[in-house]
Amino acid sequence: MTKAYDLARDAYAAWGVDTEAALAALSAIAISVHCWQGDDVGGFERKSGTSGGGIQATGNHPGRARTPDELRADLDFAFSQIPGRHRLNLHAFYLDSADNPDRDQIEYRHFTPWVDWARDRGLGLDFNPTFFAHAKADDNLTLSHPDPGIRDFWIEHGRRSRDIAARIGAALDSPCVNNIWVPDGYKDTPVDRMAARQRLWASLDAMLAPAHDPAHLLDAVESKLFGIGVEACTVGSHEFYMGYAARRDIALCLDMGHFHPTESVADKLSAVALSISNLLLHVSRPMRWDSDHVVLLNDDLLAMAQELVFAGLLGRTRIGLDFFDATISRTAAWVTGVRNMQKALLRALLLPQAHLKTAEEQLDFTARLLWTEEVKDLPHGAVWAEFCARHEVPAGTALISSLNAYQQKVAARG
Ligand SMILES: C[C@H](O)[C@H](O)[C@@H](O)C(=O)CO
Ligand SMILES: [Mn+2]
Repeated sequence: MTKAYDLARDAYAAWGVDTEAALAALSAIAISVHCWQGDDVGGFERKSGTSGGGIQATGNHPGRARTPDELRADLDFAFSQIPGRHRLNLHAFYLDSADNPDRDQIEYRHFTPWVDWARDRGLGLDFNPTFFAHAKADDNLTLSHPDPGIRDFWIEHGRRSRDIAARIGAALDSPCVNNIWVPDGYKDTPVDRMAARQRLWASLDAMLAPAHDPAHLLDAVESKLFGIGVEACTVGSHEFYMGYAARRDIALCLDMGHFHPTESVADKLSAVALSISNLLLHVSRPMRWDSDHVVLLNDDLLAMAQELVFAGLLGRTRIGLDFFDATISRTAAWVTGVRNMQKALLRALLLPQAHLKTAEEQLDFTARLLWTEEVKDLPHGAVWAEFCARHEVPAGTALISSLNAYQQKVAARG
């Protein structure tokens, strides 16, 4: 224990905050780290083409992972720089197999190297069907396509993905989130939104029909406001999935980049949590649009963490990340993003919650304001440094040197 932490612990104690309790709570929070930051959302199917679906990684920084082995090596490094034990969020098109099955042919065996890798490291795995980067998604319509043959293809992909996710959850003895995001939408104004939404609803019902053990699988659906090429209408809008998740009692995924830029996603948590049992977050940083920048320790992230803690939602919210920046070191992007999420959670856990809530209940908004502002001066950095030291990961300039050294090692990749 450092002298700086000793002083910080006393400073927080004077405000009625127990830093040891905050550190213990933070240790228990697993972040689901998205595999797709490591290779610019390329995946490992043997085909060429871009991701499509209205999402785009831009940049050409050296060091992109080209194979599952390279991606796992990068993840091993990234996890070694992140305090605590976390999860990996895998997309279906990151299969690791000598076979090259089409999406409607994927099986659990195509993913077992990932499961073995995760088991060896004590990591959990989450999963996502991949409804983009495929010829049958070129119309930007998949589960809501008017052609029943195309819908059936994607329903089969979705069913297989759920089956794979459930087997992953069983193998690792940890419920695997299977998050469904489809890019479906229209570039220009459609004339029959209802028909498209009815088709999506029916396809989801067909996909979700097979029952799985909730101890192994947690189904989630992710809404979106708009994407590139689907500016006029997104079939799976927020209202659509909010209703669907509530009706079917499955998890709702809120992606911080999937709303109007002036909306606060933090504000939505408590509202949504009253009718939805389980939440999934895609923590991201939109800039003008769903640009998926690396998350910063900014007001949006601090507000999100505070809502999770103050609304008591940590127990029923899975925290995942969703960004992909190809202009910087991909491993540094992961490490910075996860650590920022953790720092935001720590800052929230270090707030004098009971005191602030009492002030608000008593309509003492002056006290609420003063306490909120004054505690910003407390030495949260020393508590974070202690957390890193206890988990034996570097911080500060040592972290920067370590990230640079790894980036230099992978820069020579073609
Ligand atoms: C690759 C992910 O599935 C994707 O980013 C999705 O979650 C999303 O947010 C699309 O905009
Ligand atoms: Mn997302």
